[in-house]
Amino acid sequence: MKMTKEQMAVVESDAAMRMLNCGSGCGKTAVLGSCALKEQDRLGGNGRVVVFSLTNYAADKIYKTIQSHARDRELLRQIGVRTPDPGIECSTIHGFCLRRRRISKHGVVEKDAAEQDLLLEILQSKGLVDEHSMKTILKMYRCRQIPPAESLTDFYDLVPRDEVKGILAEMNRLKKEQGLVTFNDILVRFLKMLDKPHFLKRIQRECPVLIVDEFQDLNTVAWRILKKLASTSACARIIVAGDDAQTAFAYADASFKRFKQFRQAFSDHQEFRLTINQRSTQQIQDVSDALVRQSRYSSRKTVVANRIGDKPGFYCNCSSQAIHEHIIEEIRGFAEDGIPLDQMAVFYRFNADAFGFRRCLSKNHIPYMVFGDKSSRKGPFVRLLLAMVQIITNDQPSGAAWMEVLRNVEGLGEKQAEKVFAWLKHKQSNDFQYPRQLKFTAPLERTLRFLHDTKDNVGSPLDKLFALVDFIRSMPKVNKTVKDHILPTMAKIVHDYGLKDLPDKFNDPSYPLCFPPQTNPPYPKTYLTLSTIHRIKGGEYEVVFYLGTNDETYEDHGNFSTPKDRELELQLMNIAVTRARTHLQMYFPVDWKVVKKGGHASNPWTFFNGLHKEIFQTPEGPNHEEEQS
Ligand SMILES: Nc1ncnc2c1ncn2[C@@H]1O[C@H](COP(=O)(O)OP(=O)(O)OP(=O)(O)O)[C@@H](O)[C@H]1O
Repeated sequence: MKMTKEQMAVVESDAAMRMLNCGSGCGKTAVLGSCALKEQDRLGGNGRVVVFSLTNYAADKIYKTIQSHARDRELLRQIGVRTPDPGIECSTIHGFCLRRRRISKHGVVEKDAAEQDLLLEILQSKGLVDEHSMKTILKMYRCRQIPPAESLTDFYDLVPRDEVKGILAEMNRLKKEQGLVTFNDILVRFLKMLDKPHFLKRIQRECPVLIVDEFQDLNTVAWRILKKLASTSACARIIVAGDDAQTAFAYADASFKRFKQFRQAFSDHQEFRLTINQRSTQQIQDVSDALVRQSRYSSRKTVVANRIGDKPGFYCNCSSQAIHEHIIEEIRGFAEDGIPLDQMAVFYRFNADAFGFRRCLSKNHIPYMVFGDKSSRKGPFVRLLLAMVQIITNDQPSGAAWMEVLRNVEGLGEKQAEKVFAWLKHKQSNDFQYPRQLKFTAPLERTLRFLHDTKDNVGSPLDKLFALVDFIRSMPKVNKTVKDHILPTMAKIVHDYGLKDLPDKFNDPSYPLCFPPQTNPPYPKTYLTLSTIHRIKGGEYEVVFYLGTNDETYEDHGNFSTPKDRELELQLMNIAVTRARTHLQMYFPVDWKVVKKGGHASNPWTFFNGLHKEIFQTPEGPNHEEEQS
């Protein structure tokens, strides 16, 4: 890769504080990757460059970028790095904090939603709010994922003001008592630790250069951590890059305001613009521009693409069925033109929007992978292990997890497994009794006794895990190689990462003890990608289909009820559009009615009102007619 002039300006700059707020596809990650190598080279052995981001996906993306830049001799010559040091730390901000300070005694971190149950308990015990307010509070709390101290101030309308302090104190007491540590706690506690001068100094010495990708996604606490790390240090260098038109995690306290905060916090910073879209064609850029122009929060950016292509397709008057068939036909057409299946992706707003389409793909024998869906990507063995882990670690494991385990028991057919599950669900007492409706068989007895014992035995989760592993080993359905790997692999991962992180490690192909390659992979080598927009943020594909969405789902989520919600939808659509390199097709089914709420039509196609002819081609698609008003 050869850096452009504007990209080189960022890499070569001497400014300690650098900020990029640019449109998508302009090469922000590429520039940060080069900056990381250059800065590490400059540091020599005096400290490490640290790169972090909010999500694992973003951290992985920049890690891969650095690795590929470190192998690109031409690029290294251009940026003036002789011996690249690709061992730069790239992780999520949570990983960054955890690596520097142990936050949880047991090495177990709970999802932020765990606090919700505590909040419910406290509100109920205090009898402070009525049923309706309670539901609203919990919904807000779940959506925001921000620490209670800050989120509760939003509840002043619902909770008596003078009670908020008491609720917080009670919350902290219960958390301490139960040893509950959430992801938010990691950041909050780390920020608190930075108040100690010796700790702050140590981190500043160890990490004199901090690089942040997807800067707009940082929540308030993460931003404060970054600011603090730059304070009182003469040699701190910070480089941030992001796009305020891609604030997809606004519900989790991400904000376009981060750029303004950066300007205010570091008045001597240098700001850069990248104006050439290196990813998409000009026609796709035009669609993105049309969206960003309507944004109330994002700043205007002039971006031009250095490639031209066909106008994107727009279908807004077709039935869902016709859309599915049309996409399948198009996929086949692109494949015939030589575009591999893994360079095509179908995006949607909610998982539920794709169920029908998935059935259609299966019917047409088109292999696909649901991005981020662990169970669809992994073979039966990993699905079984994940189910086991869930049963052991979770007080209320899902029915699907139970069914996964039961289905694997020798001698237990699907029907019997369902009956065992029904019995487990309704089992009231702790006394071990066989469900009467089941035919008594030896494997059944073994299963039931085992389930009963595992559930009630007091033992460490690890003991339970080993017990379950032994049990699974005795099942003939599990293949032999796999059997021999279960125990050592699980033990090693649990030892390294703790039980709660186990599921994530299955997805990490670089983890050395990943499972042996399966001789018959469950999926072919190339497959179509299906994904929600949130998950695919940062990715890119040659061909992108946008599957539209369902008004009722929008209604349920209140997605268009306030201007802020509408803005989020606008930005999400911008993210979906800008993932496409060459071909983009957008579909909005007509069988979903347009609902007016808060003065706005709730169908997202209204974002393009009046722009169809200009920026799209509206080809003879399935049932295509003029757009309905
Ligand atoms: N100078 C360049 N020459 C050729 N290709 C480039 C150059 N800079 C970036 N690219 C390519 O352009 C694409 C987009 O780059 P990158 O992912 O870094 O953009 P981004 O600004 O981070 O995008 P987004 O914000 O949408 O995630 C990548 O495929 C990257 O390899």
